[in-house]
Amino acid sequence: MRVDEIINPDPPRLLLLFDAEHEDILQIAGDVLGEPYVCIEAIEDLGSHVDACVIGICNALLLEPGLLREGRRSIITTHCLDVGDQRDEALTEHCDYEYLYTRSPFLQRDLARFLGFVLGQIKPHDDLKGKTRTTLLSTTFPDIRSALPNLDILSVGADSVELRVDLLAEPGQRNLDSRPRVPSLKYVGEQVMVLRQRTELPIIFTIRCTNENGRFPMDDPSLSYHYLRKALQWGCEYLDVELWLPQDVRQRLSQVKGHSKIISAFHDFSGTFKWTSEEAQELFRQGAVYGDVVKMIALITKVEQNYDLETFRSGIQSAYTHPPLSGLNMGPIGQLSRTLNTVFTPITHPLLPIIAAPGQLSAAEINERLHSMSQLPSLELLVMGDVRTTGLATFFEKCLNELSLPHQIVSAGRSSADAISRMISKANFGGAVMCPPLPAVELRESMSMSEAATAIGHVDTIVARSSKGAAATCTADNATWKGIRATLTRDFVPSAYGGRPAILLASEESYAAAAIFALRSLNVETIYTIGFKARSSAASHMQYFSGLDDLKRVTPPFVIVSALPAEKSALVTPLLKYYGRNGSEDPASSSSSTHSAGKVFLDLSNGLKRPDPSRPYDSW
Ligand SMILES: O=C1C[C@@](O)(C(=O)O)C[C@@H](O)[C@@H]1O
Repeated sequence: MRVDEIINPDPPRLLLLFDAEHEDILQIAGDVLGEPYVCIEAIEDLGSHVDACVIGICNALLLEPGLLREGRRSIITTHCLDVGDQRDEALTEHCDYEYLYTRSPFLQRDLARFLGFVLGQIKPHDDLKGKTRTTLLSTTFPDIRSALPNLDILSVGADSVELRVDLLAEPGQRNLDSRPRVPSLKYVGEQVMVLRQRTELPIIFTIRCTNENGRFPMDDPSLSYHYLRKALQWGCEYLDVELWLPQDVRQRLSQVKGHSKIISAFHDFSGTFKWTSEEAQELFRQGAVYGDVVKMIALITKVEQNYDLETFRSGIQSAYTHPPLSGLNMGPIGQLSRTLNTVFTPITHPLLPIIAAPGQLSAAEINERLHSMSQLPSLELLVMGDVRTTGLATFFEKCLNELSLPHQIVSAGRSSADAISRMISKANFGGAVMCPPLPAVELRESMSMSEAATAIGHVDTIVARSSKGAAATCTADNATWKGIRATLTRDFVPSAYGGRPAILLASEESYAAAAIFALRSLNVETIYTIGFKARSSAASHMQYFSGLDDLKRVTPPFVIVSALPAEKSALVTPLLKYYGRNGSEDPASSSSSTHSAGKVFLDLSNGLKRPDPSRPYDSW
């Protein structure tokens, strides 16, 4: 990301509806957005608060829902499902979104994800478009809650999680008879909520129909529309929209899709589908009309049909730059195509109750096959530095094992530019991480440098892109700032930081450089520094604080970041006390982020901290 690639600067304009006794969701939304909110008593008062970013009103006071639209705001109805379900379909019809929540786990984090996405500030599709291969985990549980204990392990190697809504079954309806039953919207909404609370991966909402190996009925397309429209209201990142649905249904969905993306889906089970036919071309063109991704899948009986698909794929790729094609063959013979497909390849996992389609493979199986076909060479991944304390090498080993990746971890005790220069000339060099990072100047001669690494002046990652047989093309990068940004935006949407002051503590500028880059990517206003004077190119956005008097002169910051070393981390305590709000911070833990009333404190120190004698160590 470029530091000048600033998120949508327009402040949000929201109207939030809540159930009686759940007004506190308004305050949590205000915190997440970093904006003040107004609560009104009658919908007619909307016009009196045109400048307010967030306006709330209790559902019980909504006598005329038809007036909701008059405020020209995004309308989000919210329902807490902890006690007494007060969902009201008729009212939700008048809303853009429906946010379903429970108080635990992590309500603020969940709301930040939801609002960040529906406001267009978090764009998972943009991230996935940049990857060379993407996958979707096809979950097949009747109740997604059964997946939760294993969800982390199930989703290793997955870029998205597909909720097969047609395979869901409400407890009372299971095994009554073999007739397909559509799970109720109440049940499905809850399932989406539970899944979203437990995974950071984007959710694909799929109602696979009976003709295409699913259970969703086909006799009433308006029912399909209704379910898919609800998925948009629930903030699902992707909708699987089958191509057989009437054109007006697909068109209407695309008109109301907001920031969600549509995967146009076509399955052929006849066994006679021809990838070489004009029909196949036409199906792609039709899917491309409303699809951000076009998925075409056929059951095959002859191995040649895989070769035909590859010819089709490369023809489509050279004729159209958009949308990407996810093309697969089903059945055991089609597994070759599941290996070669690179866009949203469906994957299964041994811990899933059933496979979602004939011939589906796990991520590990796909990697093994790619390796045996010489499409995935064994690489050496260099981990430099104190790998035992950081646990990095062990973590990488576990991921490699879980995904059956053929790579080797090579550990080196110390980060050194010489060792890197030796490694990068090898044809099997797969990249490196170093902890602590190396000064960028030491690597500038040997490889290209990302904008972040140049600005921060430190390299902690080397990205290697291999080009068959030859030595890989390497780019020196800095990933630390991404981690800082991700932590800062876990409980707050990115725009919450925009135009707000920040305080940054460090004993020298170089230790704070990644945090400066992250804060600037969030468009913070001035960064006040304590402990160092900025001299880098970012200095024009920074001001040095020499004492308490300086603090008194400026608006309280939205965020304080401490890049002090662990043994000095207690030095931040007086500052936190000065801004003296409630909150708690465990000085013995490693990096942590706490917040109170919309303010954030991020401690980047690593390792055991010296406790402050004046405990309790209260954050602000
Ligand atoms: O469309 C697809 C692909 C799929 O049918 C497969 O063949 O793996 C599995 C489905 O769950 C998914 O929606």
